[in-house]
Amino acid sequence: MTTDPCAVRAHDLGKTYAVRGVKGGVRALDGLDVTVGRGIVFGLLGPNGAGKSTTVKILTTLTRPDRGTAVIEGVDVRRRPDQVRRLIGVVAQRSGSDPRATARENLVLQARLHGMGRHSARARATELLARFDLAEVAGRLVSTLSGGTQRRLDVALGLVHRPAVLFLDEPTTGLDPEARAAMWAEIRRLAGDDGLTVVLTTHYLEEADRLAERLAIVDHGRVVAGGTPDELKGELRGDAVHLELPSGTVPAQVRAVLEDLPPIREVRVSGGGVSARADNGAAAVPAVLAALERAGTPAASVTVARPSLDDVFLRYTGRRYPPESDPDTPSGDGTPPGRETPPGADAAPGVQAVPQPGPSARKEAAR
Ligand SMILES: Nc1ncnc2c1ncn2[C@@H]1O[C@H](COP(=O)(O)OP(=O)(O)OP(=O)(O)O)[C@@H](O)[C@H]1O
Repeated sequence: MTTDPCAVRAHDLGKTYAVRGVKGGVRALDGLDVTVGRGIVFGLLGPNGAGKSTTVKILTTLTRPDRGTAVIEGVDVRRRPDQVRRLIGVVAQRSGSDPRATARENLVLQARLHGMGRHSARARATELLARFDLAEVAGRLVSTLSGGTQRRLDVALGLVHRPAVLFLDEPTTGLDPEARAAMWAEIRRLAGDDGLTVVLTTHYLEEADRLAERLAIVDHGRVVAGGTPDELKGELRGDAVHLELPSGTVPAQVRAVLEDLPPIREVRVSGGGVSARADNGAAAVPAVLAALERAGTPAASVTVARPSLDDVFLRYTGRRYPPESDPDTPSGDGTPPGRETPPGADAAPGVQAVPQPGPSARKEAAR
């Protein structure tokens, strides 16, 4: 254990993937800095392709950065990857459980792979089955469990060896709202009750807002904003005012009209509409509507809202947060077009993302 109050420190991480047909490759990280205090849920938030998974792969020793440094609990990921692997648990985007084995068998096998004896492995599995409300389904094949239950098992698998830092990559993608809320409660409990440091990547704004004590917004391979969700939103003085425009209206004309109105500031064209800020949004609306009527460019609708993380993203990147992709569609799984190597294919020598032994090895280990 280190005297460093931070569980994770990464400085100036850079990573470019070599991709056939793309000159110079695809730059995934471009000077990313991140610091995570111990015992909190920390969110890495960003749209698809922002660089979140690459950051996690570096921090979990599955790939090497081209430049920069990263330490987990004071241990350098490049110099001491074996030591780092004992300190961390990883729940990847795709489940690491074996669908043809039961929940209990998966846990026992994982414990055995971490070097526990048969008795300890069985005891740890029983403990985790109870802890994650999985005791009732312990004897069922994973393939027969609901998505939310499988995800809870994935988290339990990541905790078998009692890591200090748990990495959760998009833990609720594909879950229905009820299962998502249950997973949020579970994650909060891990940091709150168990004192674990949880590093969570997500492209859901709401998830980051509700769950993360602190977060970093990642875009184009860099952190563009960081702090608690309230701090980030609090930096945006006043209300967000958003105008939807009828088809045919030129947003730049509307922007010009708004820029001349004293209560309105930070006017931006975004997503076919126009967004701005005002100290008192509701009070500013009549003046906005009247000015647009006079200019012959009426709005289709005006909404006033307290600042959201979407507004924070807009402020730091100059564009709206992209709409959430459907995790069930093939293009929404984060696989980039033109990707030449599967995730983890460039892993550091000796690193296995998920061990996949055959059925006999599984049964033997689970015995
Ligand atoms: N193995 C790879 N080969 C080539 N390019 C890759 C590879 N992995 C990631 N990339 C590219 O690097 C960039 C960052 O990807 P990364 O997966 O880190 O982003 P992300 O924020 O995790 O996205 P998502 O939310 O979709 O998982 C993207 O442009 C992606 O296309």
